[in-house]
Amino acid sequence: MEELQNAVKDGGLAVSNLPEKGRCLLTTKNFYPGEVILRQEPYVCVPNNTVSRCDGCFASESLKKCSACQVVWYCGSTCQKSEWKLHRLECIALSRLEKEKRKAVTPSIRLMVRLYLRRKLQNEMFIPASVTDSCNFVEALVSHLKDLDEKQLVLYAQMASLVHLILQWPEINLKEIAENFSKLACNAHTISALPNAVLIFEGKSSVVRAVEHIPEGAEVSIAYIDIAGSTMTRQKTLKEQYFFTCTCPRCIKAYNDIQESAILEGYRCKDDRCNGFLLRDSEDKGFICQTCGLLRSKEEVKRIVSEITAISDKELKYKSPGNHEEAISQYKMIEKLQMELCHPFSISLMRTREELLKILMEVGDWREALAYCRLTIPGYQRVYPELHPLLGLQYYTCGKIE
Ligand SMILES: C[S@@+](CC[C@H](N)C(=O)[O-])C[C@H]1O[C@@H](n2cnc3c(N)ncnc32)[C@H](O)[C@@H]1O
Repeated sequence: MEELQNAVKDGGLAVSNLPEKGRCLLTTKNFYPGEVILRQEPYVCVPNNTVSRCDGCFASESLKKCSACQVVWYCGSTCQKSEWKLHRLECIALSRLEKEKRKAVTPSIRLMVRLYLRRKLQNEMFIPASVTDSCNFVEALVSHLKDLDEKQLVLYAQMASLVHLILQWPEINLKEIAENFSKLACNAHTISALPNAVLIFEGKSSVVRAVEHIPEGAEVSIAYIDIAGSTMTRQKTLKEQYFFTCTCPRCIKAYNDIQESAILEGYRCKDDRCNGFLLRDSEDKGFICQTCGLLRSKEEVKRIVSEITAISDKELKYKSPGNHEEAISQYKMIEKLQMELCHPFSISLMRTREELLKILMEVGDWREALAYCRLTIPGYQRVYPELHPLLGLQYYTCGKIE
């Protein structure tokens, strides 16, 4: 704790330990919107496997596979050399695996293998360690191991066995590896945020930036999950992945959230000129518009929901080339049904339009892509704070397509 305290002191921060939350950061100076609060290089990192990427710089072009392990990609000799100290040991370990087993080496498994290898190299002084570049920080993270259900424990135990199989270190502690996987899950963040700061990634560094003025003495707070969703949805995700009940002002503002939930996750009024939100009626016949009083029957809602499910259940295979047209037409059918069913600010409708935007950009249909990008903006403006990077990114996408 003292090491951590010293590491952040000069940056205008202090570590505090609150009984109900655990460790958190307090400011000892003012921070202003956009200002960097914290910047941290990764202890270890690996690209995810949705697209092949260079292990050194995460570029996705002009890649060559490591000829020995056939798992890791590089964009050239500069990155290969910069990663060599760590990859040398990883390469030997991966090359020992049978070809079939190598396919099971997911990014999480690789990350854990690299964590142990880096710790070993630092312990043996092959690579330097410093206060902020040390495995001690990983050891201090919360793991919530005791809160995991059996299914999750079994999964982490299996993943730990694979790490053991790769490393083949007799002294390795399987329980510690499983606990590290749990740490990975409940200390991981996406680009998302509410109250006053966001965690974003700039290259390999993680950077926390202020999205509003944070006065001296305030707690720096980032959201762990995507904040587009009702309180119920957000609370459920936080409980399942991070094992706590959030008590931030937005989460405890219950009344307004009934309205907000009905807008973000509920249905639209039968009268398509009316923008009212719907609540379940007391006789359970359906949903009543809170603006004009029209009833939408349960049966009608059910019918449209099942039509949407039927289309979504047909696997949307747009990722393989040649299937784009089919995927576009399927998503358009879903969009049409969602426009009939959901409130205009519905998150599901916004997500469908994002999918369409993605595919239309892939096929280079810029005109339609722009139309869909523009349609997502009002939803983004509603769910993200004014200075949120995801809102900025969506404006940027619109501008770039234009
Ligand atoms: C990424 S860690 C945050 C750092 C952690 N507090 C520590 O001491 O290392 C996430 C965990 O912190 C705790 N936590 C974070 N924010 C909280 C909050 N607003 N209320 C209660 N617990 C919280 C939960 O146990 C959660 O799983």
